[in-house]
Amino acid sequence: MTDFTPLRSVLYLPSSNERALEKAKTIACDALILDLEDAVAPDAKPAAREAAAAAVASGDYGRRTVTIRVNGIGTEWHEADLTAASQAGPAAIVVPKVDSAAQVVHLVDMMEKAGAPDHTRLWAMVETPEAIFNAREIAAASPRLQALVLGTNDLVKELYAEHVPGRAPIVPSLHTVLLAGRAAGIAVIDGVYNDVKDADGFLAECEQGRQMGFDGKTLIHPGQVEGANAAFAPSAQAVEDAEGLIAAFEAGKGAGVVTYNGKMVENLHVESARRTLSIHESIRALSAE
Ligand SMILES: CC(C)(COP(=O)(O)OP(=O)(O)OC[C@H]1O[C@@H](n2cnc3c(N)ncnc32)[C@H](O)[C@@H]1OP(=O)(O)O)[C@@H](O)C(=O)NCCC(=O)NCCSC(=O)C[C@H](O)C(=O)O
Ligand SMILES: [Mg+2]
Repeated sequence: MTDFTPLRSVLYLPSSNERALEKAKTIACDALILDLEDAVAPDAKPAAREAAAAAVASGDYGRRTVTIRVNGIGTEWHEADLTAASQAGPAAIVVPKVDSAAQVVHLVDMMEKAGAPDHTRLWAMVETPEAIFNAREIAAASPRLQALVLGTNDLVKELYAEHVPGRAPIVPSLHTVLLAGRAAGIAVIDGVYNDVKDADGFLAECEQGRQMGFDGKTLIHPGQVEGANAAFAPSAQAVEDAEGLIAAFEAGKGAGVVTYNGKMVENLHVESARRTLSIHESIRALSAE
């Protein structure tokens, strides 16, 4: 067993949207991001801040990892958001447009001064060219940092790039953030897919994200949850292969290398297989709750 927390499906919702806050209690996503930033109009921000804190306090979201996304550093709402979110004590505070390790250290300091409980982690959004260049330092900046979250809309905007199938213009950035997150041993969550009516395009992007190594994907609509949950969970075939591979290696009784289904198996493959089984177990434990 493991303390691995599945983050296959991480659903944003505007904290100003009462209906969405209610609906989210019934959606089978692994995590929620109660947004105070882009999805909330300036006039609605103070009320949204209160609604997000009340949602966290309600305890109505069951096993879902509930987080709050505050407005960015330097905006007029940032400090009040960070203070309110720290006092509300969600599973994590998501901060957009984090550009440097120094900002991470400062954010953690502010969270602690505002009384954030130990269980409230920091998720840093990586969504600017500056952040991509600094991703390695950002990822390693604090033990409070639990995840890097891609902000692919902002990234595409900042690069003057375009959203295209396969995401060639931003693949180097995605890889850079993955490398940074893996080197620091923290989670890395892929960006959103904007076309909520394009199921095929969405599933293709989930598949690409899983193959690249992301832990899960941020989402904007309940209709995207099922696809992400399936894409970022080990398939039945993957679980069967992992079990078979481990059994074949153990049957080798200390041989450094064996074969399974005709393919070479060494200890590193066994480690990957054990990780697959551990993720599978965590997901199974979730569904049993
Ligand atoms: C995109 C939407 C505006 C579409 O909304 P709508 O037209 O209302 O969709 P539906 O009518 O199909 O909704 C069906 C029901 O589902 C509920 N709903 C919809 N979206 C959500 C949600 N995200 N969470 C919870 N519930 C949701 C509706 O209320 C309907 O319920 P019911 O009445 O019972 O039928 C909308 O989906 C939306 O607002 N999505 C989230 C947008 C958001 O949060 N954006 C900010 C994050 S994206 C971003 O900024 C990433 C990053 O920073 C970057 O740079 O990339
Ligand atoms: Mg963004």
